[in-house]
Amino acid sequence: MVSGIVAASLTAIALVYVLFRRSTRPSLSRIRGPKSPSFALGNLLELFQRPVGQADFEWQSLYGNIVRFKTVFGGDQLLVADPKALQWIFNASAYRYPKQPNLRVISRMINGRGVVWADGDDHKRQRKVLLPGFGGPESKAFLSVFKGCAESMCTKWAEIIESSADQRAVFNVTAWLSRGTLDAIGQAAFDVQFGTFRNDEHPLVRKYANLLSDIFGRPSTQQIFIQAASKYFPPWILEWMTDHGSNSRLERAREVKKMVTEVGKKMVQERAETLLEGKGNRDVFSLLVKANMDTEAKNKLTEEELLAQMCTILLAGHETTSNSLSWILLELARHPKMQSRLRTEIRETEAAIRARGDTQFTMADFDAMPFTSAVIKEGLRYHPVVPHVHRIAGRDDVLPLSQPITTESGEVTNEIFVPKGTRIVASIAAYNRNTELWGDDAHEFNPDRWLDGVASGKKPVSIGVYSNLMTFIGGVRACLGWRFAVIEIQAFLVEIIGKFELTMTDRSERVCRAPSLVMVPMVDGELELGSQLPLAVSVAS
Ligand code: HEM
Repeated sequence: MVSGIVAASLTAIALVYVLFRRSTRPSLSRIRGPKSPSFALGNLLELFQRPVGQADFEWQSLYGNIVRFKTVFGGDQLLVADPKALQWIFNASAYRYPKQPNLRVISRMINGRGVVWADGDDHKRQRKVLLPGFGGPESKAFLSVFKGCAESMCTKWAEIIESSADQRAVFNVTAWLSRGTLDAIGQAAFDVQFGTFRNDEHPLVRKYANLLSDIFGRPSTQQIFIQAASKYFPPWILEWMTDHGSNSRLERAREVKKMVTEVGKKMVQERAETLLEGKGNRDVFSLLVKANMDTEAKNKLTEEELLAQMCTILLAGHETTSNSLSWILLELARHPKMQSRLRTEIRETEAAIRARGDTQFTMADFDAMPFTSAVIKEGLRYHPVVPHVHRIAGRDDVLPLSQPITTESGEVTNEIFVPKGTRIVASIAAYNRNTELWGDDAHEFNPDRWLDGVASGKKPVSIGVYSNLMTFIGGVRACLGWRFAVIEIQAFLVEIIGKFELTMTDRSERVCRAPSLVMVPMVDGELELGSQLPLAVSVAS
């Protein structure tokens, strides 16, 4: 009873404080946005419980590329999809828009204090040691590894199809790709065989199955509220809660991190010994350990940081790629003519490779496959698996806009004032569908826009490391593995479409874009089963 009264009084004091601070600071109230259905939750359920991107697209069409929406207790937040504003936040301002402290706690929970968690100088130091492993030549060198992993997966598919009565099988493509890309990241990043498609699979493979859906899938109203309200707590309390709290999601996250850390400790030791013997592999982790040994003492990564990079690369490097591939394959199953056009290009290239006496694709072959490249770009534009990136204004600032917005008072403006502490959701989903950048049909899947359409032209504002998309963002925190991901997607796509025909099933007709840290496919009516993409697969003629 007494503790109840104390808790209620503290909550009341906190609320009064929040409302007082809000009334005495400059606000975002001139910016237009949706009405809030609830004081406690604002518009958060629209944004985080509906299929990914739906709220973003609706708001974008009603209010433009800068939208004010409500978060917990009537607070304001900004959804930003304007090219110049995004360029300002990610490219021009460097670390002046840091990550939100309460969300960094989640990053620490899954990956530890690695590069995704770090900010400012600490981030600069960590990223510098990681960079040598992710350059262009380093990523290209992994092509044969990716090809090998794709072949192993396709061999299994062929065996299953061959033994089925009607020479056709329905695969949960996402689950297969998740295993295939885990195999790929194991070999390319750590020189480890996870044995995913053999009988001796590494225990980590089972631990990773459905990991993101288990931890982040189908967020409940309570979870969305707690996550947003956690901004009122100091990070050390949140860290304590994620370290000691007992619920199945936290326990699952801790269990995987513990296992990866144990495997990683052994690996760091082995790599250091190999390097001291003057030998060394070319996998990302060996390059990282080497770069760290060569770095001056004050900038070296600690063992904890090295292990955190391992967790980061394992998770960031396989679920993002496997889900991006899943969405591309879904679109190809939805568009059979595009699928056969892609197959024709693959087969023609294979014939040219055979004619010159080779057996394997090279990077030059991929570069000479325009439709394949257009399909990948369109897939990454249409379905960016990281649909939102969260930041906070580190100081009072003015955001420049490339597309003017109309304020509540009817004024048209090319810039907006953003008070220090404003929380920002950069909507990659909405930027990638901006009709002024990608054409009036931006909400359709159309690879041709990259060949002769609007997307192939130069954009007025240059952002994003890849084809002016925001899928991998840009600037000081751009995705480190983007080249790695694109080459891996190419290798798997060419192998799969060259060999198999993918068609829709009743269940894949019900696939929706579900939030699960990254955007995963789930079947409407079967959400409790986690990420699924059930496509019918047969050997292509
Ligand atoms: C299609 C696949 C991928 C997509 C869409 C993607 C997207 C992203 C995005 C949007 C960020 C920025 C997140 C933020 O700052 O809040 C990011 C960061 C990062 N990504 Fe990727 N990623 C992909 C694949 C990969 C791969 C394959 C790797 C590693 C092998 C990787 C490693 C990283 C790392 C280490 C960071 C942190 C960079 C930093 O903070 O400096 N990613 N990625």
